[in-house]
Amino acid sequence: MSKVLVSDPIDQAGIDILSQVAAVDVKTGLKPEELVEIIGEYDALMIRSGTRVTQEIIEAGTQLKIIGRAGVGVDNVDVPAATRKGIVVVNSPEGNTIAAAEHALAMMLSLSRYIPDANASVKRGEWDRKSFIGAEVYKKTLGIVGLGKIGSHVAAVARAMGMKLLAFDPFISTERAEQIGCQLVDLEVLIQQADYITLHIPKTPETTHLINTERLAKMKPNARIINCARGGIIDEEALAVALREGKIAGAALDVYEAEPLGESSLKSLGQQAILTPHLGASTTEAQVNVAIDVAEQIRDVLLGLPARSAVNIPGLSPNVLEELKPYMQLAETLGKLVGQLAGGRVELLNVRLQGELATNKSQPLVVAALKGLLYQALRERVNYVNASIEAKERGIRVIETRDASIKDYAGSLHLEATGSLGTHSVTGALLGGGEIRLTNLDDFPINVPPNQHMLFTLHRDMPGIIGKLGSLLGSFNVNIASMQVGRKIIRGDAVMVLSLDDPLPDGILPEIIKVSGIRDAYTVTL
Ligand SMILES: NC(=O)c1ccc[n+]([C@@H]2O[C@H](COP(=O)([O-])OP(=O)(O)OC[C@H]3O[C@@H](n4cnc5c(N)ncnc54)[C@H](O)[C@@H]3O)[C@@H](O)[C@H]2O)c1
Ligand SMILES: O=C(O)[C@H](O)COP(=O)(O)O
Repeated sequence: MSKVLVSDPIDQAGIDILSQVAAVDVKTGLKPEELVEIIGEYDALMIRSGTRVTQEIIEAGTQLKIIGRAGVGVDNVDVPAATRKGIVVVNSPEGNTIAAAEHALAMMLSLSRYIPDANASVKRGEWDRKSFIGAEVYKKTLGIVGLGKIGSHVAAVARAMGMKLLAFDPFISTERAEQIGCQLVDLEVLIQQADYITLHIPKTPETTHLINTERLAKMKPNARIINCARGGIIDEEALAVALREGKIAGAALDVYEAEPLGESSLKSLGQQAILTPHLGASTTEAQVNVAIDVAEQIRDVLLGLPARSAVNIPGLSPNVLEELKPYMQLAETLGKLVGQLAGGRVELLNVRLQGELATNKSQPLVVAALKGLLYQALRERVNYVNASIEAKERGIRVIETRDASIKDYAGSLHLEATGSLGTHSVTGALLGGGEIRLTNLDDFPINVPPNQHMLFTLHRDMPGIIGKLGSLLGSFNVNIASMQVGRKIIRGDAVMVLSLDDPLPDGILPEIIKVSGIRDAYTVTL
């Protein structure tokens, strides 16, 4: 059974899903060296922002297949190191969007009305109504930096509160910004005109210290800034100075350059600063969402299926993925089969996407076919993340074609591989119930389900040959589960496809080829 380590607190709903397919250990608060020591036992690691998954941890995770981040930001994971090792990294891009947006809005209103300090004063026994004269957000200008999922929701709510919206996001169109009710402007214009600035961007080399001494100096003296995105986008030291000197009116931070926040001049500031301990995603609803979203992906990957929100493989929208999921298994099975028929060193793989699969959306099926093809060489080390890189490094040329006119089945896949045993081809489709059928082998029509142990022969269609082969297998104690002959003409060339209950013992293939009429024989393990 697979093993999953959960190293940050996640909702029980996620643990329940993981437990369907794996033994789950929840061990939070591990030191990095403790994690390095135990990670080798686990097939999957589920985290939030509390665990730093460094290269050292990834190297020690010799069984790791997937790292699941129950949240959005994967800046605490060394994603390139995971990709090099073929480990899928998944996240939950939307599970905590509303929670984070509402936290930013709560911060904006709290800053405006001094709610945290007013609350503390009442609890101290005071009744001070003069020290907490706030400001209204109505008709004020909100500058949103980053108009993605969270930024857009903040915009929608702020607009309803009567705010004027400016946005800076170099990656979205003016039309999209207008749809959301924002005027797209340069960062410098936003900085100078906004009464409130809220950050909703990832932390990248370009966004690190985006808000620095110079930009703080250009803000309005009544400006208030909110960072519920990532620590380090604001230079914390510069911010503390700007607040202390009254260059801006307030700041609310949920995220910090180093977490947990240690010694910091921000802590000695008064009511103009609000600090929360990375609570943006901390709602019951968001924690259930992200735990389910990521646990389902871990479960799928452990079952050999693709993940819907992998950050290090080409993204698939959930709709496309839902349509393709059954075909991924077909593509992988055909890849495994044709790879073994063609022999170890495959140089060329032709993948033809047929019928309704003949669309651009089906490209992941080519990756799945490669994964199957490389399985014999790489076993569990090959996956959807590294299959294309591994194929390229092995010099396997991949040709992808589409033919919508082939309509024997709704959608079918034809794979042809050239390797050390020559060129072989196989076609497969799905039946109504989603079962896989092999429908053609080396241009001979067949109709068989795949089986773990299979034997294929090329022979002359003539009386007695099936009996002879049956006796030979019987003498080696191999039980035949099913057998089918595919031929184009009576008494011409034909293929025999046998599903076996046991693997073929060593040394039997040369004996099979000696049977009169059999030209070649191949054994395959799926
Ligand atoms: N505090 C929390 O607990 C919490 C919770 C959820 C998300 N987050 C963080 O919030 C941030 C936003 O998340 P999201 O889900 O909205 O992401 P998103 O990917 O939907 O949106 C990010 C937006 O930033 C824009 N962007 C990228 N680089 C930029 C740059 N240099 N200047 C301006 N815009 C830029 C992108 O075009 C995109 O529109 C992320 O950093 C995420 O990690 C924090
Ligand atoms: O990127 C995120 O999803 C947020 O920062 C939430 O982090 P958390 O899961 O540690 O609360």
